Amino acid sequence: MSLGYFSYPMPVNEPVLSYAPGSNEKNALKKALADLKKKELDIPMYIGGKAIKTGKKIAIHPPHEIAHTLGHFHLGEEKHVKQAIDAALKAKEDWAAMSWENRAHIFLKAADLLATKYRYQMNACTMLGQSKNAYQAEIDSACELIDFLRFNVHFLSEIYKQQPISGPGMHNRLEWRPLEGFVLAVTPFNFTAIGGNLPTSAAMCGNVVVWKPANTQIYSAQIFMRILKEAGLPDGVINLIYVDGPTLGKVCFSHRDFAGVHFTGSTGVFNSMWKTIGENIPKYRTYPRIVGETGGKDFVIAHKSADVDAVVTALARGAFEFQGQKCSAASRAYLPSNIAEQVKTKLVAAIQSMKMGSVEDFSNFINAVIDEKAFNNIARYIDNAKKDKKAKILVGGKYDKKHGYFIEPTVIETTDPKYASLCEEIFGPVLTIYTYDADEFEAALDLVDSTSPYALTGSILSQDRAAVELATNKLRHAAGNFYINDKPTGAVVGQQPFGGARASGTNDKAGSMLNLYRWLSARTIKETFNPPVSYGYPFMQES
Ligand SMILES: NC(=O)c1ccc[n+]([C@@H]2O[C@H](COP(=O)([O-])OP(=O)(O)OC[C@H]3O[C@@H](n4cnc5c(N)ncnc54)[C@H](O)[C@@H]3O)[C@@H](O)[C@H]2O)c1
Ligand SMILES: N[C@@H](CCC=O)C(=O)O
Repeated sequence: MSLGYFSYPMPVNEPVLSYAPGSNEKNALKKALADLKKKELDIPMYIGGKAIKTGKKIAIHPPHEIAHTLGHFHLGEEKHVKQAIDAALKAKEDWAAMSWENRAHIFLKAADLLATKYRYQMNACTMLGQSKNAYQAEIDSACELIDFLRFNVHFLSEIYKQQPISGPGMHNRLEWRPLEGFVLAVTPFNFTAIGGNLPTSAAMCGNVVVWKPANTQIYSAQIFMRILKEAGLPDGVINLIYVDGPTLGKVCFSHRDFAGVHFTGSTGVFNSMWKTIGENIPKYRTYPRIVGETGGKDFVIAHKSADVDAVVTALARGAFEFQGQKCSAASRAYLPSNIAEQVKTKLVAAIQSMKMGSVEDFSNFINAVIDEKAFNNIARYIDNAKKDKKAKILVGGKYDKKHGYFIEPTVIETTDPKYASLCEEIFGPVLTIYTYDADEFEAALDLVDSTSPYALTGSILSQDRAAVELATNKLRHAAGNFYINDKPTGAVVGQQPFGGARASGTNDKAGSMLNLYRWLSARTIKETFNPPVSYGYPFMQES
């Protein structure tokens, strides 16, 4: 029961801590890293609030130090997917009936726990488990996840306020119901914040959720689950399971109560999910919501008027932060012939100054890529470029997996505007450069628009306003997040709602009101105060 309209104003973004030398936060984070390194965690699944251990233990190693074991997670099987769905459906009625303010406060409390008590432990888990440096972990597993929780509470409050008008003698209202059934959240390795946001955004709306993270993100996912429990999330509202993708899909996508999937990951996996769901439509109680944010082949195009240092920085940070493993990472650059040589020279120098190694040494800008499969895939693109006459390696190109999955930040230059590494998502520290005739800017924009099937992020760097306008118009559908004089990464919740279209997903803009609508199913209720008591129209009283 709610006895008032309670207010959840727009929050401010969580401040990003600097981890400067000698700072309290740096000391606290170093301690959290050391503490985690001293123990091996035994990580259960969480089904109906219970910790489930199957005994099938899978080891977790830091990608940058594969000889070290951080702990083990307990692998589940088909019966655990069924148990998770049953636990979710059992929790559904009470959760959906809970007043909004009580639901909201669980997520606001989780945000506060994350911002204070668990901040360093969470960042340390992300650093060790996903090989993210301190700054990248801070903007992901602390700030972005805290922002997702706080801003979504505000956005949902604004949605609940949206109501229709009422004519005389009646009242109309919209009830923002949760979906009928359970929501499946399937999350990627690269952002702890995305892992936390996909299940909680749906749950906040009154839904119950089965959450399956990538195996390579379980080390940080488990701590978020423990935070939610400590914040008071009732048992069964979010059920965290570790199973392989096909097993998950087999059970969830053939279940009558499957109400929607909240996915972030590769385009291929999303396409296969969509196909299976389509084939199973007659089995479901209701049409499921299918929300997926998928791959990218994100561009930077510089105009001949661009500031050289701004282009170099946009590329160095945009392409290589977190080893290029952001769906938003710059992976193709189009340089005008008048400044191309200057940009390349400065970019090579910047990259040569980047240190690579363990996350425990805070001076390392580059750490390891996530696992051996990713390492081998990225190395294949580099090897092909080494062999190919149409390409050459400008800088980097070496890789080594003896101690960890290390790949040097690499720039490929090609003379072929349709070269494979300009078209395909690599998801690693590889940037491909193509130089265009500085006087053919409009043709270069057409090339950017037509080279890859993706449309996630992109940047234009220019000091010429007409060129900015032309690029903004011609590239309207080439990116869901378009940046002017900036790198194409680093969207902030509440500031740059995030997502792309074409092969990059359904563009439901994580961290915005648009996303939350997908987890709600409105019911319109009209109440008439003085109902008519005869069926005739006034004109029928005379012939
Ligand atoms: N657009 C965005 O907002 C965004 C954000 C982050 C990552 N990404 C994309 O994610 C990808 C990298 O992440 P990843 O390597 O974890 O992606 P992935 O597609 O390999 O895995 C994503 C999730 O899907 C699961 N999965 C894999 N196969 C499955 C199957 N057959 N059925 C059901 N689930 C299955 C994985 O276990 C994981 O939990 C890149 O393509 C990147 O561009 C996109
Ligand atoms: N929101 C992040 C990207 C998330 C995808 O991996 C950014 O804007 O860089």
